[in-house]
Amino acid sequence: MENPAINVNSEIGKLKTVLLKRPGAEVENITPDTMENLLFDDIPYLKIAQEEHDYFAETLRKNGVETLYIDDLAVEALGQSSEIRQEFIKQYLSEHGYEAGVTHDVLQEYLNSFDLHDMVTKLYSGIRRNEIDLDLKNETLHDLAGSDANDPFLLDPLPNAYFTRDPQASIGSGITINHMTFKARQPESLFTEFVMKYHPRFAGHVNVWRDRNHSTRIEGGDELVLNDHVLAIGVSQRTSSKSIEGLAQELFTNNDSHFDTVVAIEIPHNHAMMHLDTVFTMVNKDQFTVFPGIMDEAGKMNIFVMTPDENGKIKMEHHTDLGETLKQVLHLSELDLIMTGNADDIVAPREQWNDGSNTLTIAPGEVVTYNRNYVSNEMLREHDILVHEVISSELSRGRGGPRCMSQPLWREDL
Ligand SMILES: NC(=O)NCCC[C@H](N)C(=O)O
Repeated sequence: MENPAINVNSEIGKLKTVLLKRPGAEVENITPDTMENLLFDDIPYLKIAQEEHDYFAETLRKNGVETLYIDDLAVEALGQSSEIRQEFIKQYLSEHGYEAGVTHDVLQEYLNSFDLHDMVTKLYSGIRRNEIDLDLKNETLHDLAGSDANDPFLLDPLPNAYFTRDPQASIGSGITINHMTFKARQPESLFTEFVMKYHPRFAGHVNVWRDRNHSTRIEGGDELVLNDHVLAIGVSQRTSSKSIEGLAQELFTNNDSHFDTVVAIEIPHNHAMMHLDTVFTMVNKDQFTVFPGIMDEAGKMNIFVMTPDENGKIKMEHHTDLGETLKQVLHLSELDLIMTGNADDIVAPREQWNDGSNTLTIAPGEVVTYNRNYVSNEMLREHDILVHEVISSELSRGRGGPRCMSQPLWREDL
């Protein structure tokens, strides 16, 4: 690939460009009734969440990182031609079950009544049934009165969009555009697809290793680039072993890929640790944060190391010791596993719940973390990591931290 627009060959190389989404009105469209389906445990106070997010973005910019916003990129991509905008609307509506018919037409017309920026903002925030001019569209009332008539939304809000790590994942000079697990998040990666396909900065400059038209699930919080040969991918609530095998197969055979090892790490399937990066992140060449709760009492877990065999098929080895496996695949003699919350029975799960293990590494040995996880932050400092703390009361209610809120697009090679 000539002039790639993405370059991510590690978790720790100096971060140069990152993709973000500032939380918007979508967060105010969470209610107690919809919270669980929308994957939230509480309703953040939007004004403060935005202030916190701006502080996070500013912290990155002060450290030399270019911040791009997915909604801005989407506006620019859809603005390339009116056909692209119509193609997007058609696809978006069809994925919500509106293939044709009165409701489809009303929504299409409504979306086209906005300028592009407002249309994109509206799609993230969701479209309420009562925003449509019902007098004018009398027939629609009946069309909409089906089994979902009690749902206040015709198009659901996307409050998880500020976790830009998950709908896609940068790997080397390419990306996976993810088929996400839950309906609440599936539309998010359609924005990525259109940005990668039509935005002048990305179109033709990105290898798509895996697109979103797969039936098996994968999310970026599970996809870690340990170095330019080795990936770690969580087998989790959000990522299936089938997707991992499919991605490994592609990376092992595609000439533009230099990856030859995929370490699949099984983690508990629950909401507190829905992705690998909520329990395990890389902070330096030989240093990782780990939540002790992912191992059994003997410190063991299920790990499968995938490599290509002579026939281009996948060879798999079963391991149970995380530290030893990492040393082997990364060719390290020593390894420093930094335990979240100092491995304390109460502190570790409390801080993990608020993403104490979810560090965003911006250079080797330099990270951004939530200030509320002060025990884990102290541990990092004791292990000579430079820690930039960001404010976190409201953002953390969505169960994601600095790594979840950022998708690196460019890191300096090590
Ligand atoms: N990489 C991550 O762990 N992202 C956090 C996603 C949180 C969001 N509420 C979700 O459940 O998908």
